[in-house]
Amino acid sequence: MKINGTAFRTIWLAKDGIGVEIIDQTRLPHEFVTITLRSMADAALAIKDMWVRGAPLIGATAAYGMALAAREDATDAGLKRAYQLLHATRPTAINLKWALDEMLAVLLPLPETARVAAAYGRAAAICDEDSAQNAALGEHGAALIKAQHQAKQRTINVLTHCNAGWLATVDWGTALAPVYKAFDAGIPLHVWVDETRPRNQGASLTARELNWHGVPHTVIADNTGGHLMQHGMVDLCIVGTDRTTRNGDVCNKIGTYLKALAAKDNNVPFYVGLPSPTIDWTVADGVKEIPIEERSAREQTHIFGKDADGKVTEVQVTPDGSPAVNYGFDVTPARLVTGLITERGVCAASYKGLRGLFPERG
Ligand SMILES: CSC[C@H]1O[C@H](OP(=O)(O)O)[C@H](O)[C@@H]1O
Repeated sequence: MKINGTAFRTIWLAKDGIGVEIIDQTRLPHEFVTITLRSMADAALAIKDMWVRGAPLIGATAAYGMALAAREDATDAGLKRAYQLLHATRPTAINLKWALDEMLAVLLPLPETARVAAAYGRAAAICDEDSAQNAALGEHGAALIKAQHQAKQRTINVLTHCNAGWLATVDWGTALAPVYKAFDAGIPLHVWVDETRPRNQGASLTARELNWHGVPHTVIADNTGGHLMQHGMVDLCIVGTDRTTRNGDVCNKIGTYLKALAAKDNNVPFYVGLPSPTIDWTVADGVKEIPIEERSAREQTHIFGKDADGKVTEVQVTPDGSPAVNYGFDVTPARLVTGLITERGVCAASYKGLRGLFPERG
């Protein structure tokens, strides 16, 4: 995507062909800072501390983490150790394991002398594949927005949760790819942006993206969506996912399930955008089987913002001594999902639906 006319991806090879450049997303929306990852440990820290986040981008960063690891120790044992360390960074997004499995599948059969070049090659391909998949799902999702516009002949209001835009992927995004494609095609639309407590990725990342692209949007408190749906102010919801099961259960940022319940109660279509590496074919029941990351309570009790002098500071929003808990994700059962928007088209949130688009899987 473009930032003020300059094309950007969220991750790219440094000029020396060794380091890996990323945007430090913990500094957005007020500061644009890039970091060069120079070791496997750098890549692991970038994922764990959420300098990069979003399921596909986590996978892409882990892939390059394996390339950096191969430079450090290209033996089987070295690569397997790197796999374990990178895999341990965050538990929920399946793209992490998918990418690491992809890298080992390419590297282990090769002689050690060939592994570094092959690792950088596969990591770059994973990035290109993600961008292409998201662009394709964007077209399929844009058709849904266009159909709403043809039927209603007015601005279409889309509600989204957290950040599932290009900052969550290598490029284009998942939930926001249809928004960008429809907007660029001239469809009048507006986006309700859930701020998405506690890390506020909606307020700080989705709003930042839409601002850069010129897409009309309004930032709302997470608890506002149901009211908007009751009053006919939401035409469809499109969210992302960190892991979707073979039966169509959708794991996504905490609060997604509540949005889906409100959508069901108000007959608002609820779609999920995902490239196929986000499908976990090994899991049937998302509520029972998907590990939900629990992050630091400090993310709940403190918040970052820009003060009157433009200085970014952290402030405490709870009393000293008040405990807090910070579950990162929840699972929306397939019965609440209208459809899954993938690079191969839109399908029902079901095993039959997914197998129809991906007959070679499952
Ligand atoms: C396209 S994946 C987007 C997905 O990832 C986010 O989680 P996090 O920022 O913690 O990595 C959120 O669940 C988004 O919907």
